[in-house]
Amino acid sequence: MTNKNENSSPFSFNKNRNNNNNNNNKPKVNNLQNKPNNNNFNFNKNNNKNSFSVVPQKKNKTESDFEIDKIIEEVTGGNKEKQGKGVTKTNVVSSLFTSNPEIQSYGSFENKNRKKFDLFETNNIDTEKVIKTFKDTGLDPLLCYHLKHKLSLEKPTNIQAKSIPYLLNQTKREKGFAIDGDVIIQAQTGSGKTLTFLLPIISRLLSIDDDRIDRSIGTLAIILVPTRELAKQIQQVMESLVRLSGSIKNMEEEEDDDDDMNNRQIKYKHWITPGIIAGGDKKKSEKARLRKGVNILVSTPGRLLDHLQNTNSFDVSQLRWLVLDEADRLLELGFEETIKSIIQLIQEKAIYASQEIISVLPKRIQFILCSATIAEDVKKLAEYSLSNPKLIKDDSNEKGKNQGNNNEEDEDQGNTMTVSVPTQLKQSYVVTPAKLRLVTLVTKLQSIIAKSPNKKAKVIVFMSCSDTVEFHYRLFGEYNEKATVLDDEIRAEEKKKQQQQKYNKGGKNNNSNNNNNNNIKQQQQDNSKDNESSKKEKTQTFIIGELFKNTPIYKLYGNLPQAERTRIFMEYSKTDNGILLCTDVAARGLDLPDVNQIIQYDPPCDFKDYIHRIGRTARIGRQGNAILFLLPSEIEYLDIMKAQGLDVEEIRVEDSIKEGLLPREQKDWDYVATNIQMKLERFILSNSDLLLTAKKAFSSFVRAYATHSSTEKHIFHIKKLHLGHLAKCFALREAPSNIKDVNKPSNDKSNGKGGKNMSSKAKEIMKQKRKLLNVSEFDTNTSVYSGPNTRKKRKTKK
Ligand SMILES: Nc1ncnc2c1ncn2[C@@H]1O[C@H](COP(=O)(O)OP(=O)(O)OP(=O)(O)O)[C@@H](O)[C@H]1O
Repeated sequence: MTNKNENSSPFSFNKNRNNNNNNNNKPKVNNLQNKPNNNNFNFNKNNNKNSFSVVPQKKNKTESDFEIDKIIEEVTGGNKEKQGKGVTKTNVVSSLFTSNPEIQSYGSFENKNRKKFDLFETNNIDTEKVIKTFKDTGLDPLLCYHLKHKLSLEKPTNIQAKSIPYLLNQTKREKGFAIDGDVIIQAQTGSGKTLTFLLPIISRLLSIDDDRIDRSIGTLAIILVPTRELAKQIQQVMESLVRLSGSIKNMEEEEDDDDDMNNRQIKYKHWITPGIIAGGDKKKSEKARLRKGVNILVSTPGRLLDHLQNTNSFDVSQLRWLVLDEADRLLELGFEETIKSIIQLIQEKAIYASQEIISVLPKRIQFILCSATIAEDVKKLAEYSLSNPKLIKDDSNEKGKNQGNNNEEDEDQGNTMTVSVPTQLKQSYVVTPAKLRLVTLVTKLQSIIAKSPNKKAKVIVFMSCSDTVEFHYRLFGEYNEKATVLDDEIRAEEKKKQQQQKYNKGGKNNNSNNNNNNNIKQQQQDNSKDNESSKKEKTQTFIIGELFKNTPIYKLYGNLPQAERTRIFMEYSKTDNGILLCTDVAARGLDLPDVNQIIQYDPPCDFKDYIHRIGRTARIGRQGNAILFLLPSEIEYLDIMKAQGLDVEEIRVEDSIKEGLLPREQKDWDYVATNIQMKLERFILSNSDLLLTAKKAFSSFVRAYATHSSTEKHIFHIKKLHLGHLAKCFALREAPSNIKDVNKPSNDKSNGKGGKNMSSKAKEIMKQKRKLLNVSEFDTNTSVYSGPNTRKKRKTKK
């Protein structure tokens, strides 16, 4: 039995195990009787990064997404012998340390020109006056008081100090030419971009001095965001900004020596009503809210377009601002058409009849586009009716890369992609062979928890698709040590019981070769029952398992039911302890307080998302860590990171795994790693439902791998995946045989012969749709593992 006093991971060796095997502190794996041959697991310190290749590839061969199935077939079927080395069809467990590709060290790299960047440093600001406080920006004094005394925000960040005066447009309004040009705001993640655009809007609404205006004036500002979580978050910020009553009272009572304030008769504009329509809610109640009047509205594109087209009482005739937060994401294919239709409709519906009444507002719809990664899209934005857009950037740490481009001209053109990463964010990477990935993740999480104060850690793990998130959530949450322990005593007892039962039924034991599975299968029923009862607890937002002891595990992906999604997001926002497993639905904009570690278990499909993912930590000047997992075949990705001027530290996989083990285990780290893997595999085998989830996850992972952007295709190519080794990431002993039987989007079927007749743009749209299916808001069915039914269908087709 397991020694319960063992003060370590559930995977620790039990040296006192009482059974007949003399060598029982070693994992009992058929072909692991001997110590793994470390020579196969080679860390080559020479820096010749171009020389390695895991699976020989024909370079430069490009194929459309429609050929993925063909490739999968080739990789799984045709080349089974070649690809499947190290994985057999029997229950023999292959070693984690044989047949791995050689890992060459790329080393750590840093950008020597990178300068320390102060978020609040305001001396180099391109404004007419020195800005040290919110008041200096020209914001309404009441709002400034509220920010300081109620929201504890002392001074503006660099990007706020730079943008707010421009967006208030005060000087020009005073001089009588209040033309509000469009604005593009680019600043690093966690630098306060939300307040950058919200504060001037609210301030200008507060300055309307006309009693005839009430909420029935309709929607004056729309903020478009790519996800519902981000919409919810912005709505909360808006609510906190317009809840001014307390501030008014205090401000009136305070004997302030500030003349401006004392002389000002404070009027609270009760009519300013923020609101949200972001799908997932009943349309009827959204319509009712719109009818009453929502003055500042935050919305996701699909739902906004729907209301613009179908809700007569949705009044945008006076609209003055359209903000695209995470603009580059919103302008990607997939959202693009919706955004174009929205712009067209609001421009059609705009009437500025009451212009004189609200003269303090922009004379026409002002577009404000925001993101940490937007510059490269600026040219494209011309298509979106932008008039003479002004690009405002923070003076980030990227001077090394773009030395000398800090002048107005370049800013206005803004055609270069510069990444802006918080200086205090510590980035690292680990190159791990596919077979060791799962163990590396588990030990990494364990070491993070162990090192955190009071063993409380807030970690986000990014994965490529919903099915892989679901699989890991269940594996980590449901893992049960008992299901993996096969002590001789228990085994003998259970065997006796089974034989008894079979003889009683007059049955025959056909599985005499499979000792382990007899025990495991017997536990399947119990586990399945447990699972059913756990599924019933639908209100549960997290799961706590044996694996990470007191650390709750959360999951977030697009096709979770909306109510569950919102609950999870809200709960995880509040907690100071938890592992969030998620897709890129959580990559953009979310301001989850105190996240101290980001793990990119699967690299993002687009480099921009690398920046946004790591940006969930180290926000507003705080410390944070981010680690990227790469396969040996993906090492070229580091060239891209290096070229962007990032500072990244190399962590060797051996060191990473050891960090998660007890000191006494570290000497035998390879055995411990194998033991961990073996137990996870046994656990999966003990639970038929989870086994199916693992297979689904495997298949979806392979399909998601094919959605990497074309510029990175040579690095992340499905042909480079060793599917036999990859199975280990899903605690499977071999690659599922039917992964090519996938549920395809219906359009795929119509072009089943490879979509030869499709234009390249149509192909790109399809690709983006697939990408969205895997990771986004609109993720309705990411399941690409068809399961037994489809398998049957395909057989009959033949
Ligand atoms: N002037 C300020 N002083 C202190 N904290 C601030 C200030 N402005 C904003 N913040 C806080 O900083 C955090 C990050 O802000 P926000 O979410 O707007 O960042 P962002 O730049 O939009 O990030 P991302 O690019 O990830 O969307 C929030 O918690 C916000 O309340």
